[in-house]
Amino acid sequence: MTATHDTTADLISGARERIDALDDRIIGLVQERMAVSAVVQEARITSGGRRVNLSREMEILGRYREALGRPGTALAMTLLELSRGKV
Ligand SMILES: O=C(O)C(=O)C[C@]1(C(=O)O)C=C[C@@H](O)C=C1
Repeated sequence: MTATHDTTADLISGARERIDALDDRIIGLVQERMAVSAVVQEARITSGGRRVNLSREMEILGRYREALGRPGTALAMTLLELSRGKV
């Protein structure tokens, strides 16, 4: 392998290590979000409410769409499904 190839391979493997570390953090944050969401849902259900609060979900979808565009909406829908199950 030439020096250029070594540099490219090193760059890619270094960047992939960073991606793996970021993905670990993202997964941890998603799990933390699920746990916090469960606290809110349980409190609402215990006090006679419903698991789902659609107006709050609309706020969340809007926030992700504003920050990330259309795929942000899909991401928020996945996060909501992970947090409260399928509706
Ligand atoms: O914010 C709430 O009221 C929640 O119950 C949390 C949460 C969420 O995971 O963001 C989950 C279910 C609701 O439908 C809306 C939002």
